[in-house]
Amino acid sequence: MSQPTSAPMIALERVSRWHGQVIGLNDVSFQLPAGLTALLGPNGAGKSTLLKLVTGQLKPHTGRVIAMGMEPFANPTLASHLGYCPEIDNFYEELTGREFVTLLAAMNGIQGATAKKRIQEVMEQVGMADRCDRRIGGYSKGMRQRIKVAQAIVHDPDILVMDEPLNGLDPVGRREMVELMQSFAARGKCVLVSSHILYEVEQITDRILVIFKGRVLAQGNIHDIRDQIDKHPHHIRIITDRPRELAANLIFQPFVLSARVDPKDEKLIEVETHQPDIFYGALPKIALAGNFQIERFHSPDNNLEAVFRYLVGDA
Ligand SMILES: Nc1ncnc2c1ncn2[C@@H]1O[C@H](COP(=O)(O)OP(=O)(O)OP(=O)(O)O)[C@@H](O)[C@H]1O
Repeated sequence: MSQPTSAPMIALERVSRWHGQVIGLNDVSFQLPAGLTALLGPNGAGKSTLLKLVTGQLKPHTGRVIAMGMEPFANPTLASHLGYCPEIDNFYEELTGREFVTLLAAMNGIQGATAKKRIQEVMEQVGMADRCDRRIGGYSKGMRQRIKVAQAIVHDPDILVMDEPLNGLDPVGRREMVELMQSFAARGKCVLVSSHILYEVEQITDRILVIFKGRVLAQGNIHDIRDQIDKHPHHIRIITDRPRELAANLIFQPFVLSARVDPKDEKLIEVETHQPDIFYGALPKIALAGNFQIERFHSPDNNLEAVFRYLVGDA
């Protein structure tokens, strides 16, 4: 998806923020124009800290945060231009979804008939029109997620910040939520969405900001960053009945760099490849043709931590 580019709507200039002794964000600088950007990083990377700084819930200890030309901390003028969908559920369980969103809309100055009309529109947008008059206490995780998004967009903000918004949604819900983010961005808004799942981010946008241990590691096009990741040899472990024969077969495949039987476990083969997608596609065919029993296979590299360690040069 190509996106509009324009003057920065969010800028961080050498921002650091500690939580007591722990560093949440460490000397971070970047600029974001309008459009949809994903903030990708493993658990504890500093995503929530960054999003709270952008939305003015935290004050930087050093450096400056600028959103739409203003500093967000304790800034009510800016608050009406910002929408925030938090990671945690912080609801009044006795209220209905509609009552909750009405309350938050009122805090942004939307009241009376305007509020009524707008809230109905928003409930339809997030797929809650038929359920928003039920008590939040009885909602599923996915319904709570949708109500969080409804309160974040009810005042049609210019900057929409969402902390792990796809958590708890089923595949249909995820698709609808991604479409909603994309349509927001297509209207010239700035949407910043955090996630710790690389393939999820690939389905949301091509523009990413990679964060790890409080630092921004990379910013740019996801395909360029994916290419860097793909240059890293990918390890796959296979448990099979005839490991020596299978390893001898695999080593002749053009997409395999190495295949060796583990000296400590004689049923285990360790494979290295630069093309894991091709490897996973070919393995069942190779097994069938050679009548190999594949008991199990997995990749120790499939977790994001390994990818991030590689990007920072620790791997
Ligand atoms: N209130 C707090 N008190 C102490 N440490 C904190 C606090 N909030 C965050 N941290 C620490 O700061 C670092 C960054 O946390 P942050 O929540 O920003 O990361 P994250 O990428 O959002 O992770 P997650 O997805 O697990 O929420 C972590 O080491 C975390 O333990």
